[in-house]
Amino acid sequence: MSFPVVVLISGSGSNLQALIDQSLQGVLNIDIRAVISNKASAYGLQRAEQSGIATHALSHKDFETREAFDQALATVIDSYQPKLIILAGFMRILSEDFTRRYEGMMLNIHPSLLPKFKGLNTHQRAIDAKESEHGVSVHFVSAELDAGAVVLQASTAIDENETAESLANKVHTLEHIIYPLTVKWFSTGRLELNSGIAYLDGAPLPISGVRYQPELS
Ligand SMILES: Nc1nc2c(c(=O)[nH]1)N[C@@H](CN(C=O)c1ccc(C(=O)N[C@@H](CCC(=O)O)C(=O)O)cc1)CN2
Ligand SMILES: NCC(=O)N[C@@H]1O[C@H](COP(=O)([O-])[O-])[C@@H](O)[C@H]1O
Repeated sequence: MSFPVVVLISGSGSNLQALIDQSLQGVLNIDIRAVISNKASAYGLQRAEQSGIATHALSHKDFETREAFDQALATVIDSYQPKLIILAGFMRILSEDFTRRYEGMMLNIHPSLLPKFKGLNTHQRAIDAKESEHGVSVHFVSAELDAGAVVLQASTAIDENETAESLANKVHTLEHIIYPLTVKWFSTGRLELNSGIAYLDGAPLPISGVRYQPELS
């Protein structure tokens, strides 16, 4: 029995593609029931359609308030009865009611080593801050932005003459490894959130989660 999920996107959908590919390869036993985007132009919607996955474009611009958009989004999500909601480049801040509704069953991937560089434009900010390393974090979603329990992080060096584009490419490669792994942990019952703390195989994770190593499975 495969594990029902819904994926929320706003853009290219390369993380969605990694999940689709690993599902098709049998690495991930998930059923991606729908892909929902707040931007109709998101290429990720085409990726989903090419894989026969249901898609919805729900523009936040069509709603008076953030809460009204979130309520409409929740109605679409609930129609698929997912056990996990995966934010994969979803670029809308979600309301407190929405995050509480799905607490413990909603993951996000953020392009920084949280708690560093919450928010946007993380690659350039890390370069400007002369960081020696940068990376990506998968975390449970909480009402406070990019502050939910971190599950898994992966890092890369920031080289001399690094640009935001070159760094983003390195981070994307890491994302396509750690997001499917995190989804596998959740879909097989190894990962859960309890009172704001992430647990893997029953053990509480450190504040920065697990640091990815190739032998991790
Ligand atoms: N309540 C929460 N909502 C969201 C979280 C979260 O942790 N808690 N994670 C984000 C994802 N994200 C970074 O990982 C993020 C997405 C969007 C923004 C943002 O400033 N959005 C603006 C619009 C920006 C745009 O449209 O380009 C906004 O919503 O007004 C910051 C961080 C997903 N939501
Ligand atoms: N704050 C959220 C955020 O910036 N998320 C980032 O959006 C990109 C989506 O790429 P994709 O559409 O190719 O998966 C990813 O790099 C992800 O970390």
